[in-house]
Amino acid sequence: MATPTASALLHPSPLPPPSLRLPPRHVAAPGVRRLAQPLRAGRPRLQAPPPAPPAAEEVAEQQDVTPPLRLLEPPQEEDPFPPEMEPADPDFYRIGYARMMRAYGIEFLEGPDGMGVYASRDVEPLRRARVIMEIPLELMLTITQKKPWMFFPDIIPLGHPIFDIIESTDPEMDWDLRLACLLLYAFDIQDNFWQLYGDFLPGPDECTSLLLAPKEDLMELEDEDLASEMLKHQQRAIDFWQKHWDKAVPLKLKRLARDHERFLWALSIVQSRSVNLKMRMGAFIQDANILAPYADMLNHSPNANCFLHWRFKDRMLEVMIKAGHAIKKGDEMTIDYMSGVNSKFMERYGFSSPTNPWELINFSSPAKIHMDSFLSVFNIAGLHDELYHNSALPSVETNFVDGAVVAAARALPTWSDGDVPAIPSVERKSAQVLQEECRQMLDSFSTTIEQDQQILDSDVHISKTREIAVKYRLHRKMLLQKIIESLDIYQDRILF
Ligand SMILES: C[S@@+](CC[C@H](N)C(=O)[O-])C[C@H]1O[C@@H](n2cnc3c(N)ncnc32)[C@H](O)[C@@H]1O
Repeated sequence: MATPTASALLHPSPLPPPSLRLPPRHVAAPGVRRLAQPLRAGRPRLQAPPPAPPAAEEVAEQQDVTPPLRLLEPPQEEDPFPPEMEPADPDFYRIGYARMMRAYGIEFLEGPDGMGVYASRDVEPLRRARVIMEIPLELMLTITQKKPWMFFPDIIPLGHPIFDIIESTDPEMDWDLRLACLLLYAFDIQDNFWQLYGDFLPGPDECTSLLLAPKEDLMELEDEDLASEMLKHQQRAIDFWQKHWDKAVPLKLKRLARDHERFLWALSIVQSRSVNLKMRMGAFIQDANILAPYADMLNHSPNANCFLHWRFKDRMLEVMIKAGHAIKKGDEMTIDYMSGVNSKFMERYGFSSPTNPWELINFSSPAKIHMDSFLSVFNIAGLHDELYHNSALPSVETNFVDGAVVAAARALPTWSDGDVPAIPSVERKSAQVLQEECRQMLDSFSTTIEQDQQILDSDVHISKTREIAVKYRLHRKMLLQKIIESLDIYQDRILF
């Protein structure tokens, strides 16, 4: 008889056991991520994994959305992906398909931002959202945010010390520590899906999280606040590990995280890959932190073409293409992780972007430019917090306006006074003062844009965390440079 689990006693689980399991293979020892072998010379296409998936129409009948794309791709002639992108090992699909995960019209490829999800066919823009992935609840690791806390699947046996450790945490503040404990426990259970999936997660050397960064790499950020924030996060994780593991503990607990590095790695995985979702289960609506395999391979974009949706009736997490979005074969499928400044992305996910529309620069000079004039030069509209670029209107310079110009519109000090127009000479002066402040900020860095680029291009053995730290300061400088250029264009356009 199966061991009763602690959560089952607290909250009788309404879930049936997973219906299909693969035979045990090995215990996950994340470290080297598995990609298809050999590396592509004529990339192998997505192979037909067992068992046969349901017909697209059958799936459509179960849900009120447009039928999903065909499950398996016919062999294609031209390859829309650059040769440096590598396909995932066929086992990556197989272990999920055997457990009812479904993917439609997409491929998982190792690209410039690690593994990502890419369209394997064109999709016409549709009036309704279209499903590209379905992930059953049984495959996800889930912990609710509020008490009484619950977790799914119900895997922890009553009396296991990890239960008490999770129980000792604060559900709202310590969601990441809790999920990391559950993940480490899942890795340790014979036959658990996460033992197999662990092979496809980034190992400690590939993970971009700053939780894994040595102090020297944090110094490369040239952002004292972010560096000291990350040192605090690291210390919190080490303290937690020391409190629960660094003493005489039963082997069944010890082996989950023999050293604090293992715990820090699990925490990095949780922080950078989990999502927060409202899940409806029976009468309950739960605010849950979840690790959803396969969906956790979606990279971020502020202009994401996909979103996540909880399908209540059969407890599936769906990844859907947004209504009205045209997709071309080879396009990356993305979701929007959050709207935040680069330092927030670095804190949680370990990446930044030179075109993050939410990035902020704090100007100290009293100079201001006329808000509406600046916005109209670049076809930017919307309320101040939700500025967006209207690319349908003829633009100043092809491709010049991107997220960085939207960020400039939000960050630059502006004035607005009813219908009072801007006076060109005053505007020009203000723009020049602001440009000068940008130059001073650029000068305050210890390296230039070119030197950073040189470091990234020349050091092939650079560690992941050093690379992202150098990119972070580079992205800041690229934004400052772009603001200077935007103000040049602004002066040209407003004055003549
Ligand atoms: C949810 S995972 C996505 C899958 C991931 N690329 C992988 O290789 O497993 C989040 C991680 O992907 C990377 N990532 C996601 N979006 C990115 C972006 N827009 N730019 C750079 N890296 C990104 C970061 O390393 C981040 O921590």
